[in-house]
Amino acid sequence: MYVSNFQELTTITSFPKSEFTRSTVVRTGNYRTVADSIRISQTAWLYDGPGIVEKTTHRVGLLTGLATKSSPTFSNTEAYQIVNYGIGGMYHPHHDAFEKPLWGPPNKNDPLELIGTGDRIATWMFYLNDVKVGGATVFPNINARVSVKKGSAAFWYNLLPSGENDHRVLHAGCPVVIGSKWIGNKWIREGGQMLQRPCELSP
Ligand SMILES: O=C(O)CCC(=O)C(=O)O
Ligand SMILES: [Fe+2]
Repeated sequence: MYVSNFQELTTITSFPKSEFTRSTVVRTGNYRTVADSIRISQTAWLYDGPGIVEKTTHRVGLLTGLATKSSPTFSNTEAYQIVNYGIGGMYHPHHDAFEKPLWGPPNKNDPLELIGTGDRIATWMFYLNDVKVGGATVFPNINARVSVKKGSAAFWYNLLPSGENDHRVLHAGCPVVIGSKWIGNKWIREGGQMLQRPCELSP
């Protein structure tokens, strides 16, 4: 799904520089997050709170039909991950889902706080600015490409209805050639979607 005219969050490219740190990736196996040359960018987190951010998340819920509400004890989505790529910044082909079973044994030290919230069932990705050259998002397994356009968004499911990883949505952020690129990722978790998108035995 491609959505345009979604300007609300585009103002947040003025986020304080001090909040950004080098982006990390999640290591399958121990689920620790580490810096890696497959992802060159800076990251900051924007938490849902009253006002524009919460309204935007509500709208994401209306458009996707998925539960996006957060409460102090349970969250259907992660905070917005604001990502900034400079020239040459990119993200190699990867999956957003962790491939971690939803109903695994409890682990209070789980660094990804997956217990109760599940895997990343879907990705909502805002394009917060225009990039002069480069920076498209590509899906090599399905020959799809989404070009960057300020105020637009891309949405896709990472998991099949069975809960398994959907390998069709392998994707990458192409290198920025001229300019810089700002995106806002909203990862929607699997746990609260049992009525919105019930799981099925077959994919
Ligand atoms: O920058 C992009 O176009 C893709 C970003 C992405 O896939 C991610 O942050 O997980
Ligand atoms: Fe991704």
